[in-house]
Amino acid sequence: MKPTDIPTFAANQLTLLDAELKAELEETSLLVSQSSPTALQRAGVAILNLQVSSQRTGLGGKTVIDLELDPVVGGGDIPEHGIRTGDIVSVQEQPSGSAKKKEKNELVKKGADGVVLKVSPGTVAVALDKEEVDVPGGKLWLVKLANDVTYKRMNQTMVRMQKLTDSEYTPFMRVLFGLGSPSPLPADLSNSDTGVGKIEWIDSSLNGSQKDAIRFAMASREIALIHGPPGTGKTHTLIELILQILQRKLRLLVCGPSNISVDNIIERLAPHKVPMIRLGHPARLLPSVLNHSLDVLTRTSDAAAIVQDIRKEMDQKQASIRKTRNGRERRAIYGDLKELRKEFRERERGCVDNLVRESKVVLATLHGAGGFHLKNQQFDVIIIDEASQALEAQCWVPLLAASKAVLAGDHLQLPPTIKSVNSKSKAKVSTEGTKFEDKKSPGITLETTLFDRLLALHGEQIKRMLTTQYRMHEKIMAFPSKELYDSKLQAADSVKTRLLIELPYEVRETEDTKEPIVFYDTQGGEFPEKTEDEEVGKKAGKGMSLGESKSNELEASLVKLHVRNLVDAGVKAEDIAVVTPYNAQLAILSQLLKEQFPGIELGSVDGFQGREKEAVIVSLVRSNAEHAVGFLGEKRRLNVAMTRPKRHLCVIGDSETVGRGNKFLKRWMEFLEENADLRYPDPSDILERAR
Ligand SMILES: Nc1ncnc2c1ncn2[C@@H]1O[C@H](COP(=O)(O)OP(=O)(O)OP(=O)(O)O)[C@@H](O)[C@H]1O
Repeated sequence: MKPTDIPTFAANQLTLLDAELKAELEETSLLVSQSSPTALQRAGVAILNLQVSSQRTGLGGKTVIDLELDPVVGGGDIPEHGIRTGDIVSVQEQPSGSAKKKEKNELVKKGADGVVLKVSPGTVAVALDKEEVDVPGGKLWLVKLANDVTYKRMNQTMVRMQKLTDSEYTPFMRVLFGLGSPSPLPADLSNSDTGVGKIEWIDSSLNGSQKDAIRFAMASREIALIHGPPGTGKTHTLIELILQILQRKLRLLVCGPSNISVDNIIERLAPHKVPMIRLGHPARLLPSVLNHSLDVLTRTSDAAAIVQDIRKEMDQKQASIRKTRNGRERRAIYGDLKELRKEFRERERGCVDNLVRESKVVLATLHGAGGFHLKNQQFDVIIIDEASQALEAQCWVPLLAASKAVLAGDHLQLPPTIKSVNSKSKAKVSTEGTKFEDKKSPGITLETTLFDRLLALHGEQIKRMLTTQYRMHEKIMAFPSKELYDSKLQAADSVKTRLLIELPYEVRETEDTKEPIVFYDTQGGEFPEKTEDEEVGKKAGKGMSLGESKSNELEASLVKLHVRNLVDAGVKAEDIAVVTPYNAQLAILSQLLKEQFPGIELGSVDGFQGREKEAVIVSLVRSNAEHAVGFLGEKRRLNVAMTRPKRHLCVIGDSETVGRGNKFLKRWMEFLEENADLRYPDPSDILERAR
């Protein structure tokens, strides 16, 4: 075990994060600065011809404006757009159609930035960031901006970490960087003197590996990893762990990389009547979770009344601004508003502090945990769900103040998506636990998650794996289990033999519906791949550049034929998903399938992580004489693709190309040849039949 030098680590992360932010900003600002508003609207990232229909005081004393279509252009519903709740946008005066590029760029800097609160067919509500904003009058447009909040929090955290001196390192940090070892645990964790003692399980359905993982997580002093392969009940296990920790009167912070990962836990904790608080912008929370949100609690709890009075007064002032066009009067009202806001914030902060201090469980996204609400707050345990999907710097936002952490995840599925080339792994850190080589050049990239790094540092002793999976037919599970999970996965009795014909509605028995795995082997060079440029995106109505991507039209037709067969046998389109690693293929599939099978779900493999469906068709696309497989070669991506289905997996691909990609792919092709219902499709009339 080689320790990692903390300042070097932090400096390295800062460089990598900087490159990543640049790459992300470039992507958006290139689009914004080089395109006209009309082109941006077509790309789904802008809405034109808007006006303010109302203005009020929202959360945190912020100004909220409702935007609707200008009656001059006919009013009514806003045309189709890609602006969603939670997006960061800028509201600006709309340049006239003839505005030159330079003027347009200047406009990008003007206007008011904010977060989209609500999107309905006729309006978009935006909570503005700055307090003293004079919302531009006249015709407005709204454009989506890149979100750099997450980066700011990560940067602040890494800068703090870089400045810490040796004496300031907590025992927890020491263990996480290999400067100390995890405290040893007794062999028998149920021993009440040295372990956690006897546990009264709240959920009686927990299986052995889940109970072991909970015992282990409770007993460990600094760090515990709960490794949850697909469908093994990782969240299920965390819920019990949270309840057990609470019974022991400890205080908990629960985080995840995305809002959905956090909300998922709240929804499952709610039936247990746990008093909890969710931090975060209400615009980004699931409606079912809002009752626990700090913002709502500051309005509904007893302590909130005192904040309400002032909110009313601010609303009245806001309304009067809109009534006057006289500059002096407006300035005077803004002056009053400024004072009121100060008062509002003070009262609100007092109310918030009390609420947070009194709650035993606080939930937030990783970067959300870096806000002022949690300053100086202490927690006994920090739990991070989906930790293998989070950047390490993101994890340190809450962890810098931690004394013990439990991380749940699966490092054998895909890590977080990285845009900057330099930050991508050249696979120096094996996902199966190779040691780092050198502390000066630790080989840590942005893709190396904390989960990966800790496994490489401390090995299996800090981890427990969940081994019973509740999703896949045992045949579907067999290959990933053998290849990636040391053959340790077992299919629960309730799922291990289930097929499409046993769905709870009528499905006819056909050669497809009685098979757990079907493989269409397109070998022979008659299903060639094609390199696509952005044109495909345009055809699919997205108008966005896809860059260079691959597609395979004949394979797409084969997908359609298979979907049709399943649907004809009675399988509902809603129970079928098609996944493919390539965006260009996704665009073709969308054109081919969406209209005829509206309920079907199409997605990239990366986007489908965490999801499941009764039947999943995987289109592998690659078929070329060079046997190039591109990013199909990433086994974590294939693992995600092949572990989404419950009852039926259909793989479409060229075994000659794919099988020569690497050893893992070769073994997968061999496995399919031996275990799947193997078919060699005839390319001659496929296009015709798929019409
Ligand atoms: N001990 C158990 N007994 C019966 N069913 C279980 C058990 N544990 C988990 N499940 C079921 O398995 C499914 C997956 O559970 P959960 O959503 O917690 O998994 P997960 O591991 O978090 O998911 P993912 O695979 O997306 O990471 C759920 O339907 C859950 O009810």
